[in-house]
Amino acid sequence: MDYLQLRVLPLLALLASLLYFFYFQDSPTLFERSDCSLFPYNHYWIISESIVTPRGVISGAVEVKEEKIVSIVKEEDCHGNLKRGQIIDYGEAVVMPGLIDVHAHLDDPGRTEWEGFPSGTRAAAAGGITTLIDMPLNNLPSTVSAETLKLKIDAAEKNIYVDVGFWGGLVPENAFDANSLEALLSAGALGLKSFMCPSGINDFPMTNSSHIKEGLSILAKYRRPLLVHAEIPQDSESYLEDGEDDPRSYSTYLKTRPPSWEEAAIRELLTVSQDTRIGGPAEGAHLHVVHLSDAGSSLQLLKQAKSNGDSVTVETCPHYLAFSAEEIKDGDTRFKCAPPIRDAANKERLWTALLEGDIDMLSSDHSPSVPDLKLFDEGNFLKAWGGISSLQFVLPVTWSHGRQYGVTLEQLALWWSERPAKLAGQDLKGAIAVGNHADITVWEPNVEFELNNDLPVYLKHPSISAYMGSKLSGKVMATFVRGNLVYKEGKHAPAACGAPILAT
Ligand SMILES: NC(=O)NC(NC(N)=O)C(=O)[O-]
Ligand SMILES: [Zn+2]
Ligand SMILES: [Zn+2]
Repeated sequence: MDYLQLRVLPLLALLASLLYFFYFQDSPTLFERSDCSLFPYNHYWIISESIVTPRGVISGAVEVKEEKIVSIVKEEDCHGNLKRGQIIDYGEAVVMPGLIDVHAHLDDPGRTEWEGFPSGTRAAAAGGITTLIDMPLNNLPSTVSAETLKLKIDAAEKNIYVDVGFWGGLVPENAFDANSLEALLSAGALGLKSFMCPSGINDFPMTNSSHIKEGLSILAKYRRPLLVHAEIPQDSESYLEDGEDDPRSYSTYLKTRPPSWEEAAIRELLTVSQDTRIGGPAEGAHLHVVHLSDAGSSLQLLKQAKSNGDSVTVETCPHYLAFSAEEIKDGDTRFKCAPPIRDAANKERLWTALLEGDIDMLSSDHSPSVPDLKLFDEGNFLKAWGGISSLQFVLPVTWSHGRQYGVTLEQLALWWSERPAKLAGQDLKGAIAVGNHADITVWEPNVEFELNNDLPVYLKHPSISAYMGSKLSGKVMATFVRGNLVYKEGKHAPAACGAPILAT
């Protein structure tokens, strides 16, 4: 060994240990964390000129430590103070609270050929969704008891890339069985969901207002909500004339599920929602109408209930805001859903209701199936399986269409994060605020892209999505779940480190 080597080796060793110290000092759990996150630090700053907070959009930085947001600093107050830590500078891209989708069907366990937790939550992460609440039906068996909820929790373990909570089912079988409902709620269901029309799923029969009344009285004790699919069939056969209506035409399907179905259900619901008023027998419970499509009488009735003091909210979905019945091509059963997509005038009224605050929030109602059930060859709207597949696209869809109506970033955060968090009882989620989970999505509002086969779509069956073929603006760059960078520009973290969310 010559003189030079003797001098250089210790120097190199010193350099290596210094590098090690500076690189790893912030991340003692680097090795486990590196599988959960594409950015292996547990203390860092996210910088952007457009950070959406409950106090407005600011230019500045969000400090993330472990799972939480520990500080938020405006640019003018930074003074170069951030140099000490790791920094991710997103420039002009929007930094927004991650979306919380309170209505998704991931069909796990039992019908994973339809979707499943791995593909569904990867699609969610790629779409900026950091939490989703899974519906109790389309999985097999349906989630209607503590035992069946346990099956869901087991199926989710190590298979979810975002946080996932679970609604339980309110069905005739458990509605009058307080012990069974209480066991389901004690096991962690965030609330209950029921149908006022056939759900299409054998082990998820429909409920009437007596079942719903019972359900609300139990939910009151737990202060959790009941979500209702509000349609009551009104003698549908009479809408179609023998041989006159082409089942390949969307207008035929539309005739079979008129707005009067939604109206009848909501009218019925209002007879029990009054129980949720302060001082009422179900005070503490809450009634949430899912996927409202009718912007007419149904909406007026809901407004009335709210003004009477009933604890009621309502969601609509991007497909009712993006599409209109007139545009749906013959045989294109990708667009079949219930309640149906109505005409363009109704769509306009839904936007008005959303902007004026009469619709409280948005959800995907991502409800896929296998392509075979969509009967694409036949194109029969009356026979095809219903449900829109959308999970990965809801943010760009809402933004692309909402822009024309002057939708703001704050409104997006309200409809997609803040209010859904409240519905699901998630106090630490739904806003970029100190102390909250670092659930964040970063996206570029002005970047346009086409939903074609070149785009990585993580849904199990991209071909059944009604959005394929459309052009959207608003591209998701990165998604953080409790501080883990779970998705970045077409890449997911290797491990599925989303957490199951159980009510306590
Ligand atoms: N069984 C279902 O998934 N139903 C869903 N289907 C839709 N929306 O077409 C729903 O939420 O009602
Ligand atoms: Zn429904
Ligand atoms: Zn649904």
